[in-house]
Amino acid sequence: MKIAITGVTGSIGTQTLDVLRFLKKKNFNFELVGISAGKNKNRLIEIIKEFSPKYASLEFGEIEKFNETQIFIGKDSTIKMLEKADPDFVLVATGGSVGIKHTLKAIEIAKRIGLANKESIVCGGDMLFEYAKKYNTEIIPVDSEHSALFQLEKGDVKPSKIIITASGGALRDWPLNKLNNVTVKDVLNHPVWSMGKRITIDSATMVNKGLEVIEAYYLFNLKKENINVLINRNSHIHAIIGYPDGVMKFHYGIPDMKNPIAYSITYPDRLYEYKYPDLILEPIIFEKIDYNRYPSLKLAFDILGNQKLQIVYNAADEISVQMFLNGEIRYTEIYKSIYQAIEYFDKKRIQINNFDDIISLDNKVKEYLINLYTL
Ligand SMILES: NC(=O)C1=CN([C@@H]2O[C@H](COP(=O)(O)OP(=O)(O)OC[C@H]3O[C@@H](n4cnc5c(N)ncnc54)[C@H](OP(=O)(O)O)[C@@H]3O)[C@@H](O)[C@H]2O)C=CC1
Ligand SMILES: CC(=O)[C@@H](O)[C@H](O)COP(=O)(O)O
Ligand SMILES: [Mn+2]
Repeated sequence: MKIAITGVTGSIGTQTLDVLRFLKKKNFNFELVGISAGKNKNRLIEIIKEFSPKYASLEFGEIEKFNETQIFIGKDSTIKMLEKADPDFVLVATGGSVGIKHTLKAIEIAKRIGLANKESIVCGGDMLFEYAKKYNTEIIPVDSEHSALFQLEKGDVKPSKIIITASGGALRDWPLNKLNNVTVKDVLNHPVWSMGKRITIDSATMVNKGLEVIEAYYLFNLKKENINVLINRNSHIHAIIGYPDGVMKFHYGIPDMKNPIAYSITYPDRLYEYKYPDLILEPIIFEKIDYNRYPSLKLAFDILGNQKLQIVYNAADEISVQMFLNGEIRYTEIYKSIYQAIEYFDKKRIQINNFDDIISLDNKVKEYLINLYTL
């Protein structure tokens, strides 16, 4: 199996390399033919040294040819790398809506993609799955809750209810009147997972869960009323599927992204190995969502199914999180910005007929919010 990884220098990319090291020891037959990065040149070189992929790419920065690896540089270099590498499987681990084009190219050239880039589903909606059908490419979700749902639904009737869980994020026990002054460091201190900065902040606001509700809606072709969210603080329950006969199936495991990553590569086999959780020390406890604390999640349910507003929701969050990380806005202004962008663009007559329209709207939303805060 020829494998390529986009966003190889990030959290998911790094864990994908861990999985490949493990699979290599299990004599799983693969070749890492292509890797892509954004701006982390030194990390990319380290990976090239260890794995000697035929092709690599770096979107931002300069890098010479390295050993036998041909390296593409600059705009759309990830796309060029994928075209040359011609992999059978692509793990799309790019962060942000910039990953949409990576997903589309991966769909065009590979037989299967492990899709971590949830933005592709949130913004692409049904268009993305129609595109995958046109190219006869399998999409296996890597997002932990959606991998869990994918694993649970196999071999059974259509679920009448799904539940995805949330940890509650780093600020889950902070008094609401203190949220206005939290620091970036406070928000990045996730109680369970070690992830990239944006998704960690999205976990605290529950924009991540909002994105995941949208992701589940399209991935599993669900009705809004059949999608539920509960807090499971230790993130040992990743998802639950309920059936009309009242039976519920739980996906329970130690929080570890290497499981969904490995599963997307080896499905239908399970080759990854890990220890069992301690059922005594790790009790199964759920809590309801407090929409006062997490208004972003309520907003996601309100726009669910409206592709234009889903694109706005994601883009507004992406740029607002960046502005929060830059110290330009407060934590509580992330939600306000998303809400304001949705209010503004909801009134605009914008048609989404193709993927270029998605990217164009994504850019417009980001420009709108940057102007709002800089002018
Ligand atoms: N981390 C996690 O546990 C989970 C992540 N996900 C999803 O997976 C995706 C990646 O998340 P995560 O790994 O946390 O993010 P990170 O921020 O850790 O990594 C993002 C990756 O994307 C690369 N990248 C950014 N911009 C570009 C670009 N223009 N061209 C090429 N590469 C680019 C970065 O490169 P560089 O660093 O070199 O700039 C980096 O390798 C997201 O969609 C996220 O929602 C889903 C579930 C869990
Ligand atoms: C590991 C993973 O899938 C992340 O999406 C995780 O779920 C984020 O934490 P929250 O569940 O708190 O959003
Ligand atoms: Mn998730």
